Amino acid sequence: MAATAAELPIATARLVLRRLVPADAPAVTRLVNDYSVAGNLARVPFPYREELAREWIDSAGEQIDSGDAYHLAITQDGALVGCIGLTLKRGALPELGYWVGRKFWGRGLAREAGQGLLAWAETHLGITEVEASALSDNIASQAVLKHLGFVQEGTAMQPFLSRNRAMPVALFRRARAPAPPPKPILLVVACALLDSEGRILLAQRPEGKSMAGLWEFPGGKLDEGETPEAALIRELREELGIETQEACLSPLFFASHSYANFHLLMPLYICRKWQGRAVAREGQNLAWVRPDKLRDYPMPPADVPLVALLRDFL
Ligand SMILES: Nc1nc2c([nH]c(=O)n2[C@@H]2O[C@H](COP(=O)(O)OP(=O)(O)OP(=O)(O)O)[C@@H](O)[C@H]2O)c(=O)[nH]1
Repeated sequence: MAATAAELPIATARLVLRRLVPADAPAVTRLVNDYSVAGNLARVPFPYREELAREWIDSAGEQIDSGDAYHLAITQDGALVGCIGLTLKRGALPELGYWVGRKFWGRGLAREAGQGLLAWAETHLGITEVEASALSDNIASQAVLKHLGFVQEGTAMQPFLSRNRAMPVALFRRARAPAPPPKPILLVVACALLDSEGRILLAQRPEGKSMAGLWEFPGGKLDEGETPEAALIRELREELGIETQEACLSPLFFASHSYANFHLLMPLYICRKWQGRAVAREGQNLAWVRPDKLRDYPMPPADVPLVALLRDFL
């Protein structure tokens, strides 16, 4: 049995989509043996007999077990109101098909069932692209497909058993949801200044900035054309009034973290030698912190792995 069959039935706000059972044959026959339903379906003859319903229900069960197709009963309050299915095809996109009994039309049931089945297929089968077709004059079915995110891609002639002839159909396709736009990568350099007592300098982000109140390593963004080392020397001068040289900066760790609007890439240097006394030149609070106390200072999420590494390293 396909693993996914175990994930059935599918429940939506009003409906339960479940495996068809032999006892459904009379209800399926009653609802499909109606030209307003059968006439819209390519693969059922009209008139439609219960024997065909029984055969179809058997084969639907086998197909679920083999993972070839998922044809399910649409039920509301325990009663069968229609059927919906996804047929997996080699070398082609999976195909969505459905019908709803005439007396249940106009209630948005096909749409709700479609949403449930497509979401289920995405979660359990990894299916995101699906095709479907509807008779060119079946505006209601086309509206359902459009509501489900399908876009019409063309037209074709398709044989309809129920009509004993080929009919024009509109071909639809539901594409994968567009990938979110890539986030810009922001390169920020930061420094763990280590004093003679083994303490690290943290600076508190001032009010009015993003992540205000959190403690961070001194540093900042690179200016155009600047090397990371030159940027760090400049930032330490601007923020803390200290002077250091490239030879005193050693690359240590780096942070790579996705914030909502950008992806931060932040090399962290260590510096043990500088001239001058660090003072807050931009109104920020400063704290010299022993590595085992770093956890007491809330830091931006990007810094959390760095703190663990620093505690182990120092
Ligand atoms: N300097 C520093 N920045 C950090 C750390 N962790 C971290 O997520 N960041 C993020 O990296 C960016 C640093 O840029 P920045 O310091 O040049 O700029 P800012 O946000 O203070 O604003 P600004 O451009 O107005 O000066 C900020 O988005 C900041 O939140 C850290 O430990 N040190």
